[in-house]
Amino acid sequence: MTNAPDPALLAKAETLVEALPYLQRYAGATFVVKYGGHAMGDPELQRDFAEDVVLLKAVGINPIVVHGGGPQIGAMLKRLGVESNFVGGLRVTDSETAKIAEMVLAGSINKEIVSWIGAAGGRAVGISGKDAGLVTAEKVTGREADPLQGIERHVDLGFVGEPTGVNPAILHSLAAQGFIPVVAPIALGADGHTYNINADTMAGAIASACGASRFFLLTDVAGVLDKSGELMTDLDPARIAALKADGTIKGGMIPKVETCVNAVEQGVDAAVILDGRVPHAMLLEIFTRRGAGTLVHA
Ligand SMILES: Nc1ncnc2c1ncn2[C@@H]1O[C@H](COP(=O)(O)OP(=O)(O)O)[C@@H](O)[C@H]1O
Ligand SMILES: CC(=O)N[C@@H](CCC(=O)OP(=O)(O)O)C(=O)O
Repeated sequence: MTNAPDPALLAKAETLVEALPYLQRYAGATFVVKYGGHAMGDPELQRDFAEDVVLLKAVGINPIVVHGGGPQIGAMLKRLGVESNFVGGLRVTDSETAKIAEMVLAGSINKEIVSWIGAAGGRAVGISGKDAGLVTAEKVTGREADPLQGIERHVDLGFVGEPTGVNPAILHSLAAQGFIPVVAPIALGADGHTYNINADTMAGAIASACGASRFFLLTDVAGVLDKSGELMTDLDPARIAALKADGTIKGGMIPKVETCVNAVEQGVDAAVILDGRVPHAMLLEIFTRRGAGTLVHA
C-alpha cells in the first residue's frame, strides 16, 4: 500500500485546477459557437462537440450554437438534380434552392445537433432566425469580377440574405431556463421571403447582438495559415487587412475573418477560428493555457 498518487490521475487533477481561473472568469458569460458543415462529418467528433457544449452549460457558461451545412445542402441539391453555384463564397439561391436549404438546415441538421446535445445530457432547443423574430434579413447583392472587362459587376444571388436586425430575447429566455439554443441560418425578410444566410455571417451577427464574450468558428483547417502553411495564432484587424490584400487569406476564409473583425469591433472580446477536426478543440481553447487555432482581437 502506497500513498504516491497515480501520475495519470494527478495529471487529470492538474488539468482541472488549470481550468479554475477560466471557470471563474467565464461564469455567466455567453459564448457563440459557429459549427461549420465541414466540421460535422465524423460521429466521434460530433459527440465530442456536443459534450463540449453541454460541459460549458454545466459550468455556468451560456453557449449558443449557430450551425452551417453547406456541404449537406450541396449533397441534397445534387440528389434532387438541382444545379448550384457560388459567387464570392455565397450560394446563388433561387426559390427552389431556398426551400431545400431551409429543409436541410432548419429541418435536418438543426434537429441532428439537438439530438447529439440531448445524448450528451444537455437540453437543446432548435430554432431558425425566423423564430420569435430572432433575425430579420434583406437581400444581398453579389459582386463578381468580370475577367473580360476587368471590372466588378453586380450579380443577382436570389434569396441570399444578410441580417438587418437581431432580437436576442428568445436566446436569453432559453438560456435563462437552462436550454441550449441551436440556430439555423435562415431568416425572414420584411418582404415575407425566406432568406438563406451564410452561417458565419449569421453567427457573427448573433454574437454581437447577444453581447457574447467569446465567438468560436469551428472549421476544417487549423486556423488562419500564413503563406508557408504555418498557423498564425494571433491576429488583429490591421494584420488581417494586410493578409487579405497580399492574397494570403482567400476563399472561404475571407467571410470568416471578416465576421471575426466585425464581431470584435462590435464588442465581442475575442473571436477564435478553431480546427473542428481536433477532438474537444473548444475545451482546450477555453480551459487551458495552450489555446488552439487563430485568435482575432481588437
Ligand atoms: N490563409 C488561409 N488559412 C486557412 N485557410 C484558408 C486560408 N485562405 C483560404 N483558406 C481556405 O478557407 C477554407 C475554410 O473556409 P470554408 O471552406 O468556407 O469553411 P466552413 O465550411 O467551415 O465554413 C479552408 O479549408 C481553406 O481552403
Ligand atoms: C448564402 C449561403 O451561402 N448560405 C450557406 C448556408 C450554409 C453555410 O454557410 O454552411 P457552412 O458554414 O457549412 O459553409 C449555403 O447555402 O451553403
